[in-house]
Amino acid sequence: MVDVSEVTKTYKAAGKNELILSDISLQIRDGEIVSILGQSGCGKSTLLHLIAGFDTPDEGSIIAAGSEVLRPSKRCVMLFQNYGLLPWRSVVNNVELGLLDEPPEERRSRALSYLKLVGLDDRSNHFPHQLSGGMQQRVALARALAIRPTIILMDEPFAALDTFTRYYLQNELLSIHAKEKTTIVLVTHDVDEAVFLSDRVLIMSAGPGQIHKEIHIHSPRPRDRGHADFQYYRKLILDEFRFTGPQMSEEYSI
Ligand SMILES: Nc1ncnc2c1ncn2[C@@H]1O[C@H](COP(=O)(O)OP(=O)(O)OP(=O)(O)O)[C@@H](O)[C@H]1O
Repeated sequence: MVDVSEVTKTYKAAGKNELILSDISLQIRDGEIVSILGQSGCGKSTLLHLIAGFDTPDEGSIIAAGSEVLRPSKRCVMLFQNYGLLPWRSVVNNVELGLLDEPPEERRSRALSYLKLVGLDDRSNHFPHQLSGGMQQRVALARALAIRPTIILMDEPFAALDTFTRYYLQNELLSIHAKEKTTIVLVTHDVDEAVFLSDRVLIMSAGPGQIHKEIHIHSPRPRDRGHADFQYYRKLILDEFRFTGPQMSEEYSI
């Protein structure tokens, strides 16, 4: 579903070229949930933006949903941490934003059905400021799903939310994924979130960004955060960042 092949990306800042991503290759299968973890500044968002078509690689190629990524496409949509809702449009009008090519009746009924899917059909006429942060992110999720993309890219989608709202939305995302089977690629700083959601976790190293390790999460769903399996994968990932284990004196920020 996603095939990133030998991708390199350099950015110019303060008159200097900086190699951000070097020789990144990865494949993501149809319906998979894959998380990308890595320390701050290692290039996770850059990689996601390239897959979304917001920018192009210097070298290498990216194929998503069957065609080469040269520009943004409705088959591959991005969900941001700050929801990206338009404050002057009602909830249902925000969800309809991605459906402007559809006839008005189809637009409205599809928007309402995805609002129902995220449990917000009773708030369709509210405005974003009348909703909690968790609800606003659910509206953003409904808007992304209503487009019926093949791939959803998520850049720290739940990072701005409190712990319990985050847990709630992670559960909700998995139940929606079980119905819709959309391929999900998620950038996160939250190791628990990565273990809870993912089929596979890709750990990036920095300077320049590269895929350092791939960890398959084999636990069946629903996953219990207190179960030994969960702790096993959590430790496996944290060990990669040296938060646990013998090299604790090294300071890492993820
Ligand atoms: N448009 C740009 N122009 C110049 N440099 C950029 C641009 N976008 C990103 N960078 C640089 O690329 C590097 C990687 O940034 P990126 O946002 O991809 O990292 P990240 O791993 O997502 O970080 P974080 O976890 O803090 O969000 C950083 O050094 C950043 O300053």
